[in-house]
Formats: sequence, structure tokens, C-alpha cells
Amino acid sequence: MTVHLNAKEGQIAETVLLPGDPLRAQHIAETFFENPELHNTVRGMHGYTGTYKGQRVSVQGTGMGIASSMIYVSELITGYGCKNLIRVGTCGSYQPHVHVRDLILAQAACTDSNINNIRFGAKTYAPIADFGLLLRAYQIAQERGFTSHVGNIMSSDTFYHDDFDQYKIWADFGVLGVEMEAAGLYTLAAKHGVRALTILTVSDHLVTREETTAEERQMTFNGMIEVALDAALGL
Ligand SMILES: O=P(O)(O)O[C@H]1O[C@H](CO)[C@@H](O)[C@H]1O
Ligand SMILES: O=c1cc[nH]c(=O)[nH]1
Repeated sequence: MTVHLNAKEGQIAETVLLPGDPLRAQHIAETFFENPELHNTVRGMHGYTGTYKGQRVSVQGTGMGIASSMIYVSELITGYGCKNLIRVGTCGSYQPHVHVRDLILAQAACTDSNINNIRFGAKTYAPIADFGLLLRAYQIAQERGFTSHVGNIMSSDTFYHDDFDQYKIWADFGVLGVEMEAAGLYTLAAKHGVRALTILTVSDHLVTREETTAEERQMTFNGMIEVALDAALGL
């Protein structure tokens, strides 16, 4: 047990999918896992372990934001020995060519969080995905015919900005979209020498203002889950 997870030793697999939403964790376990078992109940942040195509795999909700998700990522790595961490989340698109329901494979993550300034001071650390996982996920997405974009994203501490148009500075530098966790995940994975990737489904669009429903965000977006699970097979 760790401070925020009450799974027993050995109850969590080396590969863990990480949605922000604990109800998406339940949906993933019930839809994709054989024999899913609930491994965490602390704070209602549900986590499940089962098998996928015969390989043990877990899914753990992380909550929203770098602060919450880094607690779970830290405990999964240091408390349970997890080695392959794949975030499966939603994001807003910053780019006209990146459409709602497209996939983004986050090669790297900018952030407005102070989390890395605490570590690195005035120097800038560049949080990046594991290249092997990224390549596998991209190839699988291509084979399945999913529209996917590989590139830089923004992990923001702020969902509601006072100035809506502030995203344009990032869009001008090619950043594809915005979520709230990947930069923390990539930084911790690098520190501990484990693999990490973030796969996102575009749930809303900052340019066109198109949106999806909460139910769709919780219950669908299964394409990215298939990509994540198949990319981790054999690891
Ligand atoms: O869909 P999830 O994984 O929660 O990800 C995105 O959605 C939340 C904001 O609505 C943030 O956690 C953001 O990163
Ligand atoms: O963090 C997020 C997630 C989805 N859409 C956004 O605009 N931001």
C-alpha cells in the first residue's frame, strides 16, 4: 500500500493506462480487460487490473492536473514497480487541421506548471515520450486507419484562462493541443527510467469551439484505448 493506493503488493501490472477520469478507468476495465479486478478504492480514484490478449495490464485514474496525476504516477513507479505508463486522455485542439475525435500522440509536452522550475530552476527541461512506445502507437494507429497527429502538446495547470486567446502563442509554435498531465508524467518517467507515452483524443476545439459531451468523453474514445493496449503488448 502507498499513501493514495490501497492495492496489495503485486496487484498492479507493470503496464498501466492512466486516464484522468476514474469512471473512464472503470469503462476501460469493463470493456477491454478479461477478468478485471478493482485494485484501488482510495478517494474513489478507481484502478483495475486484468488481462488484455493474455497480458496483465492495469488502468488507474489520476484525477485532473499535474499535481494530482504525479502523486499516482510516483506511487505506481516507486510503490508498485510499474514500468510502462500510458496516459489516455482528452484534449483541446489548438490547430485547424487537428479535428475533434482525432488522436494526438504527444511526442513532447510544454507546460505552464511550475513543477519543473522547482527541480531545474531557471533552466528549461524538455519532457519527452518514450520513442519506442510512440513509434509502436503511431504504427498501430496508422494500421487501424485512425487519424493521428504526432507532435508537441501543452500541459496546462489552468483549464479556464482569463484570456481565451492566450493559446495562440503556443499554436503559433506548432503545439497541437492542450491537456493537463503529460509534462509531469514524462518528467517522472525520465527520472525513474521507465517508459511513458500520452495518447489523447481531441474532445474540443479552441479554434472552431466544437465540443463533445461528458458522456462521450467518459464512455467512448475507444480507439485510443486499443492503440494504447496494443502498443504495450509484449513489453
Ligand atoms: O480526459 P482527461 O484524461 O481527464 O484529460 C483532460 O481532461 C481534464 C480536463 O477536463 C484534464 O485532466 C485534461 O488533461
Ligand atoms: O485540458 C483540457 C482538456 C480538454 N480540453 C481542453 O481545452 N483542455
